[in-house]
Amino acid sequence: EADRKECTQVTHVHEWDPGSVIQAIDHYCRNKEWAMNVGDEKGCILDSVVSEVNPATVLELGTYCGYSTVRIARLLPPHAKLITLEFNPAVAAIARQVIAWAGLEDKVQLVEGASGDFIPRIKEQFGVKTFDLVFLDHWKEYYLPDTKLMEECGLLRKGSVLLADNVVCPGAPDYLEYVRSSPRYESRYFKSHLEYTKVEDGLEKSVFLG
Ligand SMILES: CCNc1ncnc2c1ncn2[C@@H]1O[C@H](/C=C/CNC(=O)c2cc(-c3ccc(F)cc3)cc(O)c2O)[C@@H](O)[C@H]1O
Ligand SMILES: [Mg+2]
Repeated sequence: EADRKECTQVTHVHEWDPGSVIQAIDHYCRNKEWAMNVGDEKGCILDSVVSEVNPATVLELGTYCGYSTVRIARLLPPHAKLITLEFNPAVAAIARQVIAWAGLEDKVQLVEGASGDFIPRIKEQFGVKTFDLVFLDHWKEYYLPDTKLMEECGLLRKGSVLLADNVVCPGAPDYLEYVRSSPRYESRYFKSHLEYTKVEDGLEKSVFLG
């Protein structure tokens, strides 16, 4: 189980390595302008789940500026692949720069488009059979339809892990109800706080049982 050990990061800001990119974004969003990155507190839980799963294939829904993309990709084993979907081209362009600054381009495939259009095409277009880990952080009302779509497209296998951000704030009630009541998932809530605030939020980790 992903434990909640204190996640301390010592990074050297003198070079653009993933840690310094993460630190720079967190510093800016905490002190200058709030933004909807998963952030450092929930980010540590994300880190522990990624490390525990040690995935060869990862799907991220909702790249935004690439903060969580960098957090995940920096922990991936060699040859592991992260596909991240983002349908806003302006935002995708920013994410590409952030991923490049972190030096993680060769681990990340950023695809511009909507999840609903791409999920059915991932198998044949990207040669991925199933995903070991899926990070859901896009529009909250799409968590459930996209999860059902991934099931239907055979993108989940016994043991695939879904990790969903914001299950409390803004909330994804229909998704939570589904993964917590379905016999096909083993679900667990990791209590935390909304990025850069004291408001409660958390991540739901759901293991697909096949
Ligand atoms: C159409 C669904 N498919 C999609 N396919 C691909 N990309 C998608 C999709 N949806 C949205 N996106 C992209 O993902 C990003 C959207 C993320 C939505 N996230 C939130 O709304 C969110 C919102 C909050 C929040 C919390 C409290 C507040 F007071 C205000 C905001 C906190 C978070 O951590 C969040 O993740 C954007 O870049 C958008 O262009
Ligand atoms: Mg989020």
